[in-house]
Amino acid sequence: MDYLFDVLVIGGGPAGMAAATRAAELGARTAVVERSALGGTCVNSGCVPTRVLAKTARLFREVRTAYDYGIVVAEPSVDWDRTVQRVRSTVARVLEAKGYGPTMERLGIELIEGDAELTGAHTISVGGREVTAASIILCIGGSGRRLPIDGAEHAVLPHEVLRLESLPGSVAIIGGGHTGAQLTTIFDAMGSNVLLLDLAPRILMTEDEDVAATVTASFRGKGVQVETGIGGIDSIRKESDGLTLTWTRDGEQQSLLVDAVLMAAGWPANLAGLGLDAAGVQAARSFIPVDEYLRSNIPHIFVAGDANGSSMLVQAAVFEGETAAENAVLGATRTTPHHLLPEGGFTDPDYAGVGLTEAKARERDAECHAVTVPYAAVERPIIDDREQGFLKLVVDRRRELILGAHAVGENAVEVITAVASAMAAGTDLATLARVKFAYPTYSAVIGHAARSALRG
Ligand SMILES: Cc1cc2nc3c(=O)[nH]c(=O)nc-3n(C[C@H](O)[C@H](O)[C@H](O)COP(=O)(O)OP(=O)(O)OC[C@H]3O[C@@H](n4cnc5c(N)ncnc54)[C@H](O)[C@@H]3O)c2cc1C
Ligand SMILES: NC(=O)c1ccc[n+]([C@@H]2O[C@H](COP(=O)([O-])OP(=O)(O)OC[C@H]3O[C@@H](n4cnc5c(N)ncnc54)[C@H](O)[C@@H]3O)[C@@H](O)[C@H]2O)c1
Repeated sequence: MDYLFDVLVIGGGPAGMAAATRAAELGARTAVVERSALGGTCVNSGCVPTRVLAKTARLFREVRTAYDYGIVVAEPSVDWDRTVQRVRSTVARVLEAKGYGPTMERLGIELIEGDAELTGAHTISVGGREVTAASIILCIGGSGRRLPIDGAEHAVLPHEVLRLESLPGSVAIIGGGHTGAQLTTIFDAMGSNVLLLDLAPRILMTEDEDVAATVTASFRGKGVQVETGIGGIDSIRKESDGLTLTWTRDGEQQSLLVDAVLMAAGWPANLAGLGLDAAGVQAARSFIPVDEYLRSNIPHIFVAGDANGSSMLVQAAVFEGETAAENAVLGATRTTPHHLLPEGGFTDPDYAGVGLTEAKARERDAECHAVTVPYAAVERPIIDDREQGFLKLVVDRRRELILGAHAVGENAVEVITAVASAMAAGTDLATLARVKFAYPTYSAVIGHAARSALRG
């Protein structure tokens, strides 16, 4: 059959734009369908806005401590409209720097604006138009989950934070994953009273336990009420002066009146109205399973990025998008394993990790080693008054291989990305211990940790 396109990408976020670019570079006639804005969640409502708000939180902290350095400033307060304006202008600058328009023009990628619905295994309908393609790559991303509770409609989802009319004096955040933890720092720093609730026994369940414990202790030290291991969220009731949130803890109901409730309780794929049945694509409850070549159960329909549920990070989405495009155009032979995927969050303090956590490494071999170097033992954090935190290196029993690295503290994400580079290059522990780190830097903690792990 003669298809209109060789590759049709649904969704113009990080996965979709990477997929379309790679497919077109390989000579495929390529189109991207996007119903909202190119850049997807990441640029428009996720990573970029959150990172700008994290910087806002950081500035608050810096201004509050300015007098320690002899700088006299007034007590800071928030002009929320201006904060929102700043986020929006930064998003616009990032989009410009990404240059999607010129790239698409150069590579001849067609942009189809609208909501795509699969109407067959090779066909979609968008804005009344029928479009056919030999291969389809679903890069549809996900959205914040609204819990099925009474009054859930009163809660604000992560992508709606900028729609708040003013900074809430008090806020309850449901879910202490990456999103909830970052929102906690943002609102706490700007002066809101924050209650953070999670069903799980601790926040940041995917992070190393010591890292999560340090972030939790820091939150509590700032006055955030952190409640983990709760029984469930029961309801949200609108009052004349706010919202009453009710939850269960140890079998007893508790409630609190707050100005806003933020729900960061999961990120299911955007499956509603996608027409998966018409194409014969099988989905799990909140994502579309794929094989190692990123194929759904229909071999010419690939799924990349958040929607396949494997790793909801931009750095994964981009590699998956490119791999799916290569498999679609050249034949399904390429895989993109994620065992070396650095990730982290911009809380106060920041946290990050790569590779196996200490607990996971010990499950595989109880004789592996973990060394922890406190930031307080390194000059740069002392100079910057940022001694809180540590780097933990997890190495094999022979002290040769680096199995994982986990950090909490200033610049943790950059520190861990540096360790990830060493791991990706296959650097052994002895070589890492001999690397010369510039002085005075945060990454110098890597050298300390490597030498310490080598000594045992
Ligand atoms: C608050 C927040 C902060 C985050 N911070 C980070 C971070 O710091 N670092 C990090 O690595 N990750 C972060 N993430 C995760 C990151 O945003 C995602 O992993 C990433 O955006 C996934 O890319 P994607 O292309 O799979 O999906 P998305 O970016 O969600 O893009 C999907 C696109 O598909 C479009 N679409 C969906 N269905 C259809 C349809 N039927 N027809 C047409 N178009 C459709 C959508 O409009 C959207 O533009 C954050 C997420 C959130 C919510
Ligand atoms: N900095 C980053 O890299 C970053 C930032 C934000 C999001 N993300 C990605 O986006 C995805 C979504 O993140 P997220 O934090 O929104 O979701 P998540 O699924 O990672 O975390 C949701 C949290 O909500 C809790 N939860 C679920 N139901 C609950 C309930 N009924 N009551 C109380 N707590 C409940 C869960 O136990 C969990 O801790 C993640 O996979 C993450 O990788 C990454």
